[in-house]
Amino acid sequence: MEEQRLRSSNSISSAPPLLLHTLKHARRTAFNRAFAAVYTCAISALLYYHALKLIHSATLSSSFFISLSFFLSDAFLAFMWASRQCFLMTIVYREEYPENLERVLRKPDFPALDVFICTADPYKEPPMRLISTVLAVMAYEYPTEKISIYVSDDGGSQLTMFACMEAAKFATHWLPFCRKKKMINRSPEVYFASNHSWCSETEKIKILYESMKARVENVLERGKVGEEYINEEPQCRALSKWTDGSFTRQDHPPVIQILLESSKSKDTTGHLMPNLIYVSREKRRTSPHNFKAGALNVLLRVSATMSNAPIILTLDCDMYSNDPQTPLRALCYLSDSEIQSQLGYVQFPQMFHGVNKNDIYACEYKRIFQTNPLGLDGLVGPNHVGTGCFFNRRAFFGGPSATNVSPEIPELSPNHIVDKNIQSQPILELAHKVAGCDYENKTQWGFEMGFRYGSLIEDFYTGFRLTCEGWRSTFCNPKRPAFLGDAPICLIDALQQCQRWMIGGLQVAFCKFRPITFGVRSVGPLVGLAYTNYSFWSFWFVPLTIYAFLPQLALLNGLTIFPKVSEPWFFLYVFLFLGAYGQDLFEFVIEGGTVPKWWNNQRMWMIRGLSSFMFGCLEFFLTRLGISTYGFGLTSKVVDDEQSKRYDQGKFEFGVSSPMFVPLTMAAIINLVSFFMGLLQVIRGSSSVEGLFLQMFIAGFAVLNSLPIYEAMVLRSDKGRMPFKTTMISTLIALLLIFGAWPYFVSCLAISTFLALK
Ligand SMILES: O=c1ccn([C@@H]2O[C@H](COP(=O)(O)OP(=O)(O)O[C@H]3O[C@H](CO)[C@@H](O)[C@H](O)[C@H]3O)[C@@H](O)[C@H]2O)c(=O)[nH]1
Ligand SMILES: [Mn+2]
Repeated sequence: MEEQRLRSSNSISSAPPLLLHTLKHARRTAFNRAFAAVYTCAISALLYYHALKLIHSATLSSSFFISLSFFLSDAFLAFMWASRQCFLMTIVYREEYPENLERVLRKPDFPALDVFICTADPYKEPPMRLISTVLAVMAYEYPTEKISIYVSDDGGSQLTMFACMEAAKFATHWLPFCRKKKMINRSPEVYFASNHSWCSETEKIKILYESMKARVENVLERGKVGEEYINEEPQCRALSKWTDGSFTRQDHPPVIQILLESSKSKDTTGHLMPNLIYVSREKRRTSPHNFKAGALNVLLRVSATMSNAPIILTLDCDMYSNDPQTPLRALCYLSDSEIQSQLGYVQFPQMFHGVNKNDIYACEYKRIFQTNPLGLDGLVGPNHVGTGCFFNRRAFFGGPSATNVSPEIPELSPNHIVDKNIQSQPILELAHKVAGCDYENKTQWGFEMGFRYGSLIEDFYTGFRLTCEGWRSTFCNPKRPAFLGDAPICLIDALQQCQRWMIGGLQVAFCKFRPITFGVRSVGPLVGLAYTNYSFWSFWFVPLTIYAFLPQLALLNGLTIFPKVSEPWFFLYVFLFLGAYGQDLFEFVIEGGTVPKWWNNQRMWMIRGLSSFMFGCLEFFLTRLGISTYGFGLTSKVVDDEQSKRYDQGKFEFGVSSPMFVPLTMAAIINLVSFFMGLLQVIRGSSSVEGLFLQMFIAGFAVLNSLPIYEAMVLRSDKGRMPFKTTMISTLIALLLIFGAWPYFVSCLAISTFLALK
């Protein structure tokens, strides 16, 4: 089954053909396919069972509505299960051999590399984190003068620019230090926090680092750059663009500042440095800015005028490089002449540091970032995840075949060769022009060119469109994570991030290029359905809500709705449950997950179902009706000490009162009550275990999953406990539901939805 790819050498003709990368199919492929066939039969049987039930309850009674609800839920679950199989049919593992690279491509022939780093708010995304990311990339083991780093500051903040200036100065010491020590941790923040070797030189660098940190943090605290920190003329001129009053975050001219120039700037040992350019695009309240996709398109254009490197690495400000050899790994694919012409991007998995032992909020999203891409890689390549991705610049200008989309001016074309100095007047003028907020009007940017607009998950949508155009991608998943970023450490942040993704997914699901029709037509059913699966995620809220409330309310009313233990259909339910959960656990653990992490993962799926998925759907449809609008709520990367202590102990962080917590608290209460009432009925003998078993099992399972919620409601007194208000509201609505006061329930729901949206 092993397929190996040889690279034809084009630079050293006498050298033997050398291996740059290999590909191996997963051994469990046959098993996965066989299991899928068996499970499909079981699902068909279940749908048949539902159909029978529906036919038998011919009257429009409550049992008809209950049967219909389960039929619809299970049909949707079946669709999601089936489309998920697209990720499991063709799992492949790749390996690359960067040590062979230089034997087939001489160092001077390495392509230039443009790195895009996005940040948007110095108070939610600490500038020290940003510059650590910047410095780690500057210190890549790659010809330094070929690297250009563009920092996009959507916060338009002089604090961020100041931090970048400090980073430029510190880099003159940091880069030679990294080279000399050959260390692997090149983010100074991480390096100094880890156990590093001690010597007088390290000591000196550490002092420099600490004093830079003190200056940056002081400026941040004061909210402006004090006079005492500006001692050079260029700095003064650059910072003077922030004129009092007229320069605000949402309203300001473009600011482009060259902080280091690779042809001139030298480090303390006389080596050339990379280009470092600060870019804050023009913002006007009247022009839409398209969030991160808009920022990246500005960087695509600004970089085209200055360096126009054929390869682009995109990073979020918190995603620091954890391995200086990463670009070489990406080059193993991007310089392979056999696949090069079609290769749109090389995606690295998104991974995180500081996630607690059992990842209580399942923020690693192991399936999205680590396992599913392995399956897509065996088809056309992984989806794009926004960060840690090396792009072929040409991919942003139409498909890989000859029919390229050309930008409106030739200077932006990927074939354009920059022949002027980046500090020269014409280049700077053009760069400012293409960073203007009205520049994109009447152009193809965001539609046929660059990062695509129209979804809050611009990464997913852009990757999807590129794939449909014919671009292929590869998944590069080295043992040592290439990039590590911050994951949210409090529940509300995790849920809000997920809600944004859900809205983004629906925007893709219902756009002109929807995966289920356009995708299936362009790249075939497997890939089309895989993307559909992602874009439909939020609809999971329907079956999850039904299973969280209906069997329990039925139980409270003494109704039996599932097959009895003695009926053969009962075993179908058992098989379906154990099969789905078993397969899920197996896939999770075989890719390096642990059982407690998996447990938390399935718990968070239910929690998100009743919060992020539900509210995401609601917001999406309300916006469609013109009642609400979306924003890109940034995920905070700042941590409060107490919060982080609780997080490390594995305690759920509620703390703030939010409507998102209401449905899940209600579910926790109702499941608990119904489980005990069921137990009581059985003990009293008024109902048999036989009939209620499945309902009690579901309630019991939900109770087990809700333990942290009960704890947060009644046992805890710290700041992360469930707010009293949320507990009260949830209990009230739960009681209304339990006592069957439907009209009150509906009106309460309407009122709380209204309040939630205000
Ligand atoms: O108007 C904006 C909003 C965000 N960002 C940047 O976008 C990045 C991602 O924002 P974050 O708050 O960290 O969102 P996450 O949900 O953690 O990000 C994931 O989801 C995003 C799509 O929603 C992708 O863009 C990211 O790459 C992916 O890591 C950050 O660097 C921001 O600075 C901007 O540049 N401009
Ligand atoms: Mn992030």
